[in-house]
Amino acid sequence: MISVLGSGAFGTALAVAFAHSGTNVTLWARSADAARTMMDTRANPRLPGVKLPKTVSVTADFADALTDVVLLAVPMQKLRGLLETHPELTGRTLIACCKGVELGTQLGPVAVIRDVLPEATPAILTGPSFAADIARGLPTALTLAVPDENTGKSLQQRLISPNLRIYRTTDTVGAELGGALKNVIAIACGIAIGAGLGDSARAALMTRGYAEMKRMAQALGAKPDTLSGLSGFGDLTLTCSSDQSRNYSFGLSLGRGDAYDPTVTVEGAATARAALARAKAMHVDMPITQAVVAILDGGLQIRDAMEMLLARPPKEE
Ligand SMILES: NC(=O)C1=CN([C@@H]2O[C@H](COP(=O)(O)OP(=O)(O)OC[C@H]3O[C@@H](n4cnc5c(N)ncnc54)[C@H](O)[C@@H]3O)[C@@H](O)[C@H]2O)C=CC1
Ligand SMILES: O=C(CO)COP(=O)(O)O
Repeated sequence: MISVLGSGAFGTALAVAFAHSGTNVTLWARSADAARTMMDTRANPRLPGVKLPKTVSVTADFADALTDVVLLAVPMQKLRGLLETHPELTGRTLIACCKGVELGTQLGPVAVIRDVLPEATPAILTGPSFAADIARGLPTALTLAVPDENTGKSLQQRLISPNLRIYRTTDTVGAELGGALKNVIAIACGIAIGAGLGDSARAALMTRGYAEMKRMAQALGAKPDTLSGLSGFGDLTLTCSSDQSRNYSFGLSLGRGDAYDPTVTVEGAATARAALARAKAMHVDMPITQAVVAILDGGLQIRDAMEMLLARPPKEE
């Protein structure tokens, strides 16, 4: 039995994948109406065409939803609030499924769990995976980062399912930074394509974006190999090149000068600001993240941002 808190696209997709491997799943929705509708229709409008297996039970009753292993599938900026309002989560294994850096504290999801519930066992599940792909049973590989190796091994066994291959690491810092920072670079790539700057510009942004992701991760003590794995390079590749990505699509709209639905979860916008604040405090150079923040804040035009990046002093790669 596994609990998933947050019945959005990703939480529901994970619930479906675990259920298909024979696990009973309780999916918690914060709205009683949403839980009832999902139970009645066996569907979630965020995942069109996906049927909930019988072994997924949706509830808005928090106490009913809890098991020893709990996946947290809410947006990054909502994670702390969820943990603070539910102290009964303490003592359990809490696996963050969100990708981002918290505004205000500049902490990633594992650090936020430690901060609010120090008695819990924190972990993070991250990597290249669109909810729609997971829910349809398409092959996907993820990284599970757990500080204690033996706990990681047993969780890995528990979560692995036929189409969901799960790799393991103890480097939670690298895993959470890879997943968080790639969204910022995906916004930059979307902006470049939307503004008509071309595929070569996108390749340059992905590569130099990857360099700044690694710089930041290293400064925070991550293992360089983690960033070259699924949570960093893998997810960067997926998110910067697919219209399925909300971060990339948000960037596309910015680049084209179109409006974007503000209710859609776009983790990279807040994360760009939080990561830049942390980078400045640590004297880490993150020019692409800086340009994204300046564009989001309205202080920089897109062409000027590209010119600014191109006019940086020549350096060794
Ligand atoms: N959708 C995707 O393909 C993937 C999403 N993720 C990550 O999963 C996280 C969640 O994203 P999605 O499920 O896609 O977003 P979503 O927008 O589809 O769903 C978010 C869910 O969180 C719930 N929620 C919001 N605030 C809450 C609160 N205070 N307490 C409880 N529940 C709350 C909402 O009601 C909604 O059900 C994000 O960090 C995202 O980066 C990771 C991999 C893939
Ligand atoms: O994290 C994701 C894919 O790995 C989902 O990306 P978006 O949040 O940009 O849709």
